[in-house]
Amino acid sequence: MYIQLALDRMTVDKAIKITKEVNCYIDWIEVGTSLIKEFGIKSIYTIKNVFPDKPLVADIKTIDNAKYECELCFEAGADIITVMGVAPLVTIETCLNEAAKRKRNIMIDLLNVNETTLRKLIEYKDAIFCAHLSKDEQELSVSKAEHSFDRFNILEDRTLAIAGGISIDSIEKIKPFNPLIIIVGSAITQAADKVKAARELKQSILFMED
Ligand SMILES: O=C([C@H](O)CO)[C@H](O)[C@H](O)COP(=O)(O)O
Repeated sequence: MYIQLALDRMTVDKAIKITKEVNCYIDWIEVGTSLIKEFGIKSIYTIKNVFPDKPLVADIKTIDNAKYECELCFEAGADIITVMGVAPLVTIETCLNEAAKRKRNIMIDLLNVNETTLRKLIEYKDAIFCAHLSKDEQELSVSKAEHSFDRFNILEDRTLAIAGGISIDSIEKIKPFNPLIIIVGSAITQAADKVKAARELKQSILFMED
């Protein structure tokens, strides 16, 4: 199981500083939506240049204008871009094609996707699927303890990522879904001791996989 470090709601310099500190405990880097919105596509380019060997996910959350947004992100150095599962299928297929042309990949964010759509999306066998509890739901409505990823069971033979308030306390709960990637933002980036938080998370994953 890989840890994708989500870098959100901070400056690019701070994102680089935190990533350097926890680099040995994380596997993939996510340039968060908030960084892309606040600092632009340049944030992808800058971060990829500092960490050229780590897979970089640009969390652009494309919902339209797929070719243009894919070109921007892939040319800036992204290995994977995110597209919203609620987008028109033509948008998702364009992202898949743009990624395939460059031997890169896409992550389909399943935020607010209903079961009918989910069943259509499953056909995209090469994509990574991200079961996601949104920031707004985490902070304003749904309790993390009550939130269930059960409806994503039908994705069992697809590559799965899980995101949204993931911390060391979530590991047991998400283990049955066997995700390839867990996306962790604030549990590391907002921790008083970020290195300790990242180390403990990595150790608990390694322990679980033993
Ligand atoms: O995708 C994200 C969210 O929508 C904000 O853009 C975050 O990267 C994701 O939720 C991980 O962050 P945490 O929830 O802080 O772990």
